[in-house]
Amino acid sequence: MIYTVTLNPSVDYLMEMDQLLEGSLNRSRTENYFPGGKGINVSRILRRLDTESTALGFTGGFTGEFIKEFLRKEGVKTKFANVNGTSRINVKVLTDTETELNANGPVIEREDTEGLLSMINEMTSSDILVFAGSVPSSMPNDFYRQMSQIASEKGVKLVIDAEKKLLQPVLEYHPFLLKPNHHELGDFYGVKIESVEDAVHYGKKLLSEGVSYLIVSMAEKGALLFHEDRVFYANSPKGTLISSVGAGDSMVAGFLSAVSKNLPIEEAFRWGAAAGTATAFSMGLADEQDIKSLLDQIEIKELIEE
Ligand SMILES: Nc1ncnc2c1ncn2[C@@H]1O[C@H](COP(=O)(O)OP(=O)(O)O)[C@@H](O)[C@H]1O
Ligand SMILES: O=P(O)(O)OC[C@H]1O[C@](O)(COP(=O)(O)O)[C@@H](O)[C@@H]1O
Repeated sequence: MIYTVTLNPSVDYLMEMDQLLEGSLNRSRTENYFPGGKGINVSRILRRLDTESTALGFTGGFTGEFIKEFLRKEGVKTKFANVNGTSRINVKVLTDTETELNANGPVIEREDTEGLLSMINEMTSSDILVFAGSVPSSMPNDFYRQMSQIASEKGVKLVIDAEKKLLQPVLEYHPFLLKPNHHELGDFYGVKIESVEDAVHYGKKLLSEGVSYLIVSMAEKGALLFHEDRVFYANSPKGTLISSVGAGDSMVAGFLSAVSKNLPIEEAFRWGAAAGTATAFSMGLADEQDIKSLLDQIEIKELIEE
C-alpha cells in the first residue's frame, strides 16, 4: 500500500484575476476550491491512475469536513485524525503569475502525533510512505525524522518532498525517492540553480547522500531523474499554463503509480512528467485522460557524460 502523509491539509482556493494590487480591493474573475496539501494531491492523482493509496494526516472543522467529503466522493481512502481546530485555507491568486498565501493551520496535539506514529509502526516492507509539505508549527520540528526512523526500522520505502530543514535530518534513512524542484535543490546547497548542467551537478551530489531515485523538476524547463550512475532528462511539453499548484505532487504520483505497476524507470519518469505537465495545464489537478494524452509528447533522453 502507498500511504501519503499530509500533516497540514488545506482547502486550496484558486482565484483568477487580471492583476493583484497590494493594499487595494482586488476582485476575482473565477474561483475554484479543492482539497490540498502535498500528500493529498499525491493520493488524488494516484486514484486517477488506478493506484490504491491511503491518505493520512490531521483534519478539523468545516474545512476538514469539506476535504474528507471531497476525497470520499473521488474514491480516495483516508484515515485522518480529527483535531480541534480548523484545517487551513490556502489562497492561490492566479494572474500572469501565481501568488500563494499558505496559512499556518490548526494546533496538533501530542496524542494525535502519537497516533500517527503508531500507524507507521504497523507498516511493512511492502509499503511506501510519502511525506510532503510543511509541518504545522505546533508539532515537533523533527517530526519527519521521527516518522522516518520508525518507517525505516520496518523497511518501508520513504518518499519525501520537503524543504531543506525537514529533508536534511531524514537523509540518513536513505529515502527511496526525493522530488525537489530546482530552487529547492539550490537552497539545499546554498546556490542558485539556473541551468540543466547545474541541476545535474547538484542532483548527483544529493543522490550520493544515499537516495535511490531523485527527480529534480524545473517547471517548463523539464525535469531530471537520477538513479545509481544514470541521469535522464524529460522535456516539458508546450501548452497554456493554467495553474502549477500541485504539479510537483502530480509528478511524484505519476512516477509512483508507474513504479508500483513495475514499469521501467524511463517509463515511470515519462508518467511523472506527463502528470506534472497535465496538472500545470489544468484548473486543479489533471485527470487521467489529460495525463495519457501528453505521454507521446514527452521524450526521455539519457544524459551520457563525455
Ligand atoms: N509551465 C509548465 N509547462 C509544462 N510543464 C510544467 C509546467 N510547470 C510544471 N510542469 C511540469 O510539472 C513538473 C513539476 O513542476 P515544478 O513547478 O517544477 O514542481 P513544484 O510544483 O514541486 O514546484 C515539471 O517538471 C514539469 O514536468
Ligand atoms: O504544506 P505547504 O508547504 O504549505 O504546501 C501546501 C500547498 O502545496 C500544495 O500541495 C501544492 O504543492 P506543489 O505546487 O509544490 O505541488 C497545495 O495543494 C497546498 O496548498
